[in-house]
Amino acid sequence: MSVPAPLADAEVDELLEALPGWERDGDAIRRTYTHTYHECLHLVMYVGAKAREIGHHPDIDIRWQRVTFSSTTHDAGDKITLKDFELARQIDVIAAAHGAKPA
Ligand SMILES: C[C@H](O)[C@H](O)[C@H]1CNC2=NC(N)=NC(=O)C2=N1
Repeated sequence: MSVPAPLADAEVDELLEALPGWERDGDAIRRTYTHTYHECLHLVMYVGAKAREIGHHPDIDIRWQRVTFSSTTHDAGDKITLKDFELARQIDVIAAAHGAKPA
């Protein structure tokens, strides 16, 4: 499996423009959703299945009625790559399908 190159800051900024709700957090991108606690757990399960499918896994912070997904590419030295944006887009699709709202 090829590892994409780390993105330049300007590239990250440009890609984030096209991904409302996601923000840069150091060498990761992250987004927080809100839903009932139970539905957040469902969302985590579906995102986990997608992560396994695409071979790219987010860090997940689960709290009452809030879940935060963040992604960096470990294979690229914990830098932001196109794989993180691919995962972010997939998370947005899953979150929308499950009625999760932007926090
Ligand atoms: C072999 C396996 O697919 C790789 O180690 C994947 C697993 N999931 C991953 N997830 C993330 N976030 N970064 C990676 O570099 C990564 N590598």
